[in-house]
Amino acid sequence: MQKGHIGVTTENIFPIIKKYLYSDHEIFLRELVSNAVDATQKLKTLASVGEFKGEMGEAPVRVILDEEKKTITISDRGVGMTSEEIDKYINQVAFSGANEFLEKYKKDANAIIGHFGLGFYSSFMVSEKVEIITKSFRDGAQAVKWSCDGSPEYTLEEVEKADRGTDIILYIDKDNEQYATKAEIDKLLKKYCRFLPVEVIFGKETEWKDGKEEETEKDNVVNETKPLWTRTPSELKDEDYNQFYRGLYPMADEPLFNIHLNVDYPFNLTGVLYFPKLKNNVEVQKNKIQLYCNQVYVTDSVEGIVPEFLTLLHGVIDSPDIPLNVSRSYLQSDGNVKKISSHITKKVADRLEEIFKKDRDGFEAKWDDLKIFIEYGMLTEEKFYDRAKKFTLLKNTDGKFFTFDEYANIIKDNQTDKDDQLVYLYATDVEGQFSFIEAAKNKGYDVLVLDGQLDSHFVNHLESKFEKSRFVRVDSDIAEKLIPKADAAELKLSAAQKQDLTTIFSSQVPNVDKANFIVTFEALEETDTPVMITQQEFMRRMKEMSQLGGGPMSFYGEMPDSYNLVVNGNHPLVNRIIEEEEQEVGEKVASLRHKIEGLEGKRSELEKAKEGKKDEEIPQADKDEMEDINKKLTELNSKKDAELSSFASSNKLVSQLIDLALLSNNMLKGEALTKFVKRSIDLI
Ligand SMILES: Nc1ncnc2c1ncn2[C@@H]1O[C@H](COP(=O)(O)OP(=O)(O)OP(=O)(O)O)[C@@H](O)[C@H]1O
Repeated sequence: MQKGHIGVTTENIFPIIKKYLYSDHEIFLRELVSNAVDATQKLKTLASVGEFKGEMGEAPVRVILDEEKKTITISDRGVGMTSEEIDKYINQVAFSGANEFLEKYKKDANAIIGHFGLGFYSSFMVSEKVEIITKSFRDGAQAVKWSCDGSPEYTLEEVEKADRGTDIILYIDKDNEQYATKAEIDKLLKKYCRFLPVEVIFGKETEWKDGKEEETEKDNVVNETKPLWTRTPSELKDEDYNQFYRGLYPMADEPLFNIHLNVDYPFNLTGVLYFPKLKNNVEVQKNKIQLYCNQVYVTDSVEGIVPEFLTLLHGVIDSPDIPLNVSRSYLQSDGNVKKISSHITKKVADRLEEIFKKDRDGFEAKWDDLKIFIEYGMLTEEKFYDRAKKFTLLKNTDGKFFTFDEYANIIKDNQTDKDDQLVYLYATDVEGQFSFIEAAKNKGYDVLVLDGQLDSHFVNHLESKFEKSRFVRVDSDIAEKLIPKADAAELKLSAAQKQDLTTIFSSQVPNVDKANFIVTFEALEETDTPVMITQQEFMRRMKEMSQLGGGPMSFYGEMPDSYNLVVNGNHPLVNRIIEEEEQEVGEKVASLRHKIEGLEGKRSELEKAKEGKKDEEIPQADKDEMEDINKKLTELNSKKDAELSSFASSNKLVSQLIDLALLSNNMLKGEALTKFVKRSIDLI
């Protein structure tokens, strides 16, 4: 028997392995099973080139658990090793990896918490002793047994072994006994070995018999050796893709689309990505993309490898070229990884374009679900925007879909304003903004539906991309002014009438959601709505974005909503209110106004006299008079306001017009709604 000292320069690697790879203990099984798979595949390759002439036979990898002895054996019928090879690959070479590991560890402790490929030696994370019993495939090879108890000493001796291949026997230590259970091994094999290219067998299949689960004679194969992404797309049907998806994410709905990736230049990458059907909230995104390296599961945190927006997708990416055994920060700065990321972006865009061209109806049917991915992509990836602008759709309130170009063409004649800007009208709530949509349509305008989670950001983004264009929400102004075409017609109200109507209306607006209402006047047609409510586009958008994103915009989120109560000064009903006002309180108001105007005249004379003078130069008498006038003015004004508002509160027309405006804006709620109902009943 040969005894030796493993070639480690540092006293003892094992305590370090145990301590620092703590969080990743479970990867030992992945490492050993994939070594066994590699050894088997190597032999298959040798057989195919004629270097191995013996029988290949069945060569599955077996994982065998002895729960009593607390051992796990990983057994293969691959190339095996001679004692020289053990020396070279296990005693020496493996530790060049370990040395590298130590180097890294000295520099950056984080670099090792992650997946650092310790390969075979990761077995010591969970074992007090490890044995290798192996026999090379070469004719006449002598089987050997290597044994090591976690100290740098090992033994190597000749043994009898009937078959070629390698058995790795782990004597699981006390702290890690949970790994020596069937359930745990089942779990780990399912997680890491599910798609390995060589059959992996663990125990026997079971079946239900007489209400009990019983073992059958049949080997339990834990993996699918030819997973879908390794197969040729042309031989696969939609159902195959869907079935594979269900296997990966049993709880998810059917996906919308899949994208089969197959790249061999400038790097190797295969995989299948799915656009999932999202349930309302993007946050609830539990199913992640899984990353594989030659069919060995590595991780499901793919940030930095796939473009950010694609982390919303599901599926599998497999690449031997992604340096997996390094830390995340390294990955993110790696040039190869960046290339992969931009390549995936391109592929995804190409595939979407292809589907769009081939089956536009199908694409449109899925648009509502798909749109969030595409918008997110366009918002976050310039390159994706450039590709996606060809097939991104805009939907109008009639449920019709248009590409950007198609839509611009359709609206350009009727929706270009006097400054030659193209105005895109949109609604965020088709029901709630119904009356505005109707009003816009009556003017021959088209209205888009932009009611998605990201749409307020998206609208801003499009505005910055589209030339000479702006987006205007359909309720941000009266239809006549949504797209200003020529200078507005004149208003037939006098200044005094406007003043009185302002008081009349603002005194009657109920308190809705603490909103501010500012009364404004428009000269519209007699047939247009007498009173309506609009909200300024800019303010509203800022508020919406602050709710979504926070940041510098959050200031807007704090502000109360501010609306315009737009009074159509040319409407007969509005004129009727003026007539009734003049009849009922006209004299009183006129005489108050007369007094007010007189005092205001006086005040402005005094102010003129004050001009250019310092405070001490102004005679005290003037100051006193000014104070007196101001006091009187306040009194008279509030008298006038009181007259007008008492008129307004007894005038049914005023409250009805306000109610109707609130109602068509979906703003009648709570107490205001109850009052409205009562008043309507009174009318009947
Ligand atoms: N089951 C096995 N059969 C034959 N040779 C093996 C087996 N397991 C390990 N080896 C040999 O030992 C070497 C070292 O294995 P180890 O797992 O430490 O590193 P690796 O597989 O080369 O790289 P990685 O760090 O990616 O796992 C392998 O390259 C292989 O030559």
